[in-house]
Amino acid sequence: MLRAVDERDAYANLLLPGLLRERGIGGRDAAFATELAYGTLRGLGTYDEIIATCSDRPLRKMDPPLLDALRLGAHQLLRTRVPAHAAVSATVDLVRRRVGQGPAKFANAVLRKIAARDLDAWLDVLAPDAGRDPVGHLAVVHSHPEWIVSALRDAVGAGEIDDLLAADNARPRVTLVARPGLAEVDELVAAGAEPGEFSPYAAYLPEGDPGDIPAVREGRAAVQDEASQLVALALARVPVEGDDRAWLDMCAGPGGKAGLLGAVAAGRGARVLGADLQFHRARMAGRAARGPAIVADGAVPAWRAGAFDRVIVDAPCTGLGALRRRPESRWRRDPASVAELTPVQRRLLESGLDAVRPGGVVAYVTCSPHLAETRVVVSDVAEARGDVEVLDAREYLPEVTGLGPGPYAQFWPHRHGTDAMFLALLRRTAG
Ligand SMILES: C[S@@+](CC[C@H](N)C(=O)[O-])C[C@H]1O[C@@H](n2cnc3c(N)ncnc32)[C@H](O)[C@@H]1O
Repeated sequence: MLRAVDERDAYANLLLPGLLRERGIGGRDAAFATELAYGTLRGLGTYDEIIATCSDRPLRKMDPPLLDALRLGAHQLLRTRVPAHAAVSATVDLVRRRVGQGPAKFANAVLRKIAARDLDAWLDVLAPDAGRDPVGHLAVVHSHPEWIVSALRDAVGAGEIDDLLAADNARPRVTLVARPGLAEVDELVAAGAEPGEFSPYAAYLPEGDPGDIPAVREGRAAVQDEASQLVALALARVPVEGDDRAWLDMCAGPGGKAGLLGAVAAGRGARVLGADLQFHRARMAGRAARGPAIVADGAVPAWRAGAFDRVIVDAPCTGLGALRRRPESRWRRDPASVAELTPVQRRLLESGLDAVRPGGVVAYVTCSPHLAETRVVVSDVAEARGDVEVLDAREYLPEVTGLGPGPYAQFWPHRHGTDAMFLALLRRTAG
């Protein structure tokens, strides 16, 4: 998996389940393999610093499979309970088989040096001084690129950045949604889940494969982060006068929020139209929402202006709020991705406001807390138009505290155990 992520930009969370199945790895072995793979990818920034110190060769001159094996070995030595001799010999064997005899000797020497200290001792030696270079310090200690540390610190504040970065490195719990009218939380609890803390439709699955649960297999329930559930529910909770039957999910694929909104809408005699730029994503959204879905560029509307009563714009974003789930993504993005995405986000929000009738509501959502993708987009667009009332999104999430200063709602992994989803609720006024 490490090689696939490096060589062909594979997504770990999409690739790993197939690899485990193909090799017949299940149960505790699968959990261990997942922890090794994800942990190595998350910790890569820290491990590379340590490997560089223990090697007389610069990392960029190392054969990539050898470097990946060293990272995997470093992870076992520094963050797992695998005995040091086993971590070293398993890694050296791997290098011997996959890379060669000479590199195996080299790996043996590097790993023995790494094993000479525990992680805290290495961090004491290698991390820049926290007083002089706080961002550099956090970047090495929590294995995040410096630009992400800075962006997240701007969003969460200096007081909580340490906890947030630590939460990004913890394994996220598996959360299920019981789609209302189709499944009950009780049904998921009977299958081994525990009721969720915030969303009335959420349940946590402490172990086991969600695909083994009949309601999930049948699409009546699904895997969905609790904050994703709540931002969709908040949109459905805002009172709207008059007609309330036409809802639009403008960036619907693969259908997580559309699935929940579709179920809520069905209970009220309303319908959700799903739209996505990509065909297969639109199709998945239609299936999840049990309703119509079209392939469309949300910024070039395929619908009449003012045609909808509720619109959700779950905009494409950097995903900096979901780093727990996509262990490799922090190393793939760079600040240029923010600059590329924000104009698209603005256009989509503009278009969402055009698509909703006066009196209707738009939810603008990102799974990134980056200020440029969240507050700045919303306030720029709202200020430039004369027909937008910014609602206090927190009022529609009364079961959750700690959502920030408002009027937006910002979830956090370290506070809520969810992804760092951002929600703005905007009512279109007569203008
Ligand atoms: C954050 S994801 C949406 C996740 C989805 N709402 C869910 O809950 O499962 C963003 C989606 O926007 C789609 N997208 C990107 N640009 C778009 C555009 N201009 N118009 C419509 N969809 C777009 C992407 O294909 C992607 O599926």
